[in-house]
Amino acid sequence: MNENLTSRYIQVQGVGQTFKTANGSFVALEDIHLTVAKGEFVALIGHSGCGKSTLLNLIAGLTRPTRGSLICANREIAGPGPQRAVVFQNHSLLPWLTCFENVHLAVERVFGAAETRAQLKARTEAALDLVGLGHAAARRPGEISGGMKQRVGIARALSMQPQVLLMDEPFGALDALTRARLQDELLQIVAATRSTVVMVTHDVDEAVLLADRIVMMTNGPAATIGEILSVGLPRPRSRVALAEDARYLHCRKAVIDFLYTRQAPAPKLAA
Ligand SMILES: Nc1ncnc2c1ncn2[C@@H]1O[C@H](COP(=O)(O)OP(=O)(O)OP(=O)(O)O)[C@@H](O)[C@H]1O
Repeated sequence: MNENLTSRYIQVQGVGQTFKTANGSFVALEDIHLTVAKGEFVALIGHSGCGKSTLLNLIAGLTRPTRGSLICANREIAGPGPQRAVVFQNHSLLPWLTCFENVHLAVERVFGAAETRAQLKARTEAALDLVGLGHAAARRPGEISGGMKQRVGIARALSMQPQVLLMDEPFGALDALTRARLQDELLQIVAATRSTVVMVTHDVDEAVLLADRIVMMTNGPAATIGEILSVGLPRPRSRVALAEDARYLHCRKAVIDFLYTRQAPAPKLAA
């Protein structure tokens, strides 16, 4: 792969997104420029409603920009595809299928035409093993915990062997301990698979722990990238060791300053 393709794997060039609403046009994003290298982990952070999901959906190809262009691996992003798998906050599993079947569905869609049934089964099992859920393959979503459901969602995304993993607050609905455990698992999985990841989060500690760079977005309307912080902490990262690491605390403070001083959320109106 040539140098340009590696360092400029995802390119968001002058992207804007305007929505038509009952009250007229709403400019959600304006003039977004972002380049993500292959194998890089980028976190998108910003206040609620600033446009993080809108940007992620554009990279996923689920929506098209009103202005500008998005490129992945030298090709324009013209729609969703298995190269860019998405993990949503609410896992979006099919409740009537087992964990195995939920993952297998994705595997079949991507590799079904080229591989044998045994190969598809092996891929599905490998993905569930990767997230530590081999033992729960026969259970349905209603029979497992929220953290396990989220892991099935991650297994389903990884089973497609995507070039890019797009995650929209994947741990947002989980309790703090489960969330920490899944963050640690994700660190290991990403190190093993060398995935390129773009993750939306509200959580400053999550962003600093996981990301190579933190993209901080200004408040909307017409949100844009306010600042990009290079985290620069060596990997593998351990949350326990980082808790007292001066570089970690420095990054954390930089993001908090941005969010609560320079992009302070609008004060709530009195009822
Ligand atoms: N389809 C749509 N039509 C109209 N407005 C939309 C649409 N999608 C998003 N918006 C608006 O665009 C803005 C950005 O929304 P988006 O969901 O991307 O924000 P976010 O930063 O992901 O928020 P949160 O952190 O709360 O999930 C919001 O003001 C939202 O109301």
